[in-house]
Amino acid sequence: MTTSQETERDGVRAGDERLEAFDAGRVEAAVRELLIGIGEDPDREGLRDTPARVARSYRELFAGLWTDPADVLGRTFGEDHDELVLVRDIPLFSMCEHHLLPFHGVAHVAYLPGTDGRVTGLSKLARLVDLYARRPQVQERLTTQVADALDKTLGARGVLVVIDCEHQCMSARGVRKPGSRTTTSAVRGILKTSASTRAEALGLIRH
Ligand SMILES: Nc1nc2c(ncn2[C@@H]2O[C@H](COP(=O)(O)OP(=O)(O)OP(=O)(O)O)[C@@H](O)[C@H]2O)c(=O)[nH]1
Ligand SMILES: [Zn+2]
Repeated sequence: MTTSQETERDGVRAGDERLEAFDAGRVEAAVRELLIGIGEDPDREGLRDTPARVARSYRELFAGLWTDPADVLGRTFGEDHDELVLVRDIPLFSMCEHHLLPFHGVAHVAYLPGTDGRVTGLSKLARLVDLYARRPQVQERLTTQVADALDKTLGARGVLVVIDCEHQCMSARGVRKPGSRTTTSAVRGILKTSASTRAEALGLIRH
């Protein structure tokens, strides 16, 4: 019998064919080339293990590519609560797909349970954010994907996702505006059609 630790790593089940998509050797070779390309010596002591370190790090940072939202939202339980559920200030780390530089900040995820009277575990909302954050991303798509998963996979009656991040591609390079933040939102179902329900959710997020 296998333990859950053996069968699951970074949310990806061993034996899952989606795991095969990650080619560590190829990532290592590319990082070695990259180091040569910037004029470095990949064989000097400090850089010798860097390609393997980056491959391990990318394996973790992009683990969301091999995970399905149904894996996260599959387990629900009956609860007599048909009103708003909000998890605020979920820290998130993602990678901008344009520059492969991090963006990080917080996500606020609110939903109204579906008519079947079932809710998901609170941690699953944070896991869902991680699942989509751990991919090459843009913030708008990340926000949309989290909202759509709750709308379609969980069958929520209403969804509101607000994400607020600082992008290192805007801080460390390029336009160089550290401290500037980007806010995106996605609204579905009742939270879209009912201004008062949406105002209640936004008020709780601001609280
Ligand atoms: N809409 C959106 N844009 C993003 C996101 N992350 C990075 N960007 C932007 O993607 C754009 C890429 O612009 P390009 O002109 O192709 O690349 P660039 O020459 O490196 O652009 P600069 O960053 O302006 O130097 C930049 O304006 C980034 O600020 C994101 O999550 N959403
Ligand atoms: Zn970027």
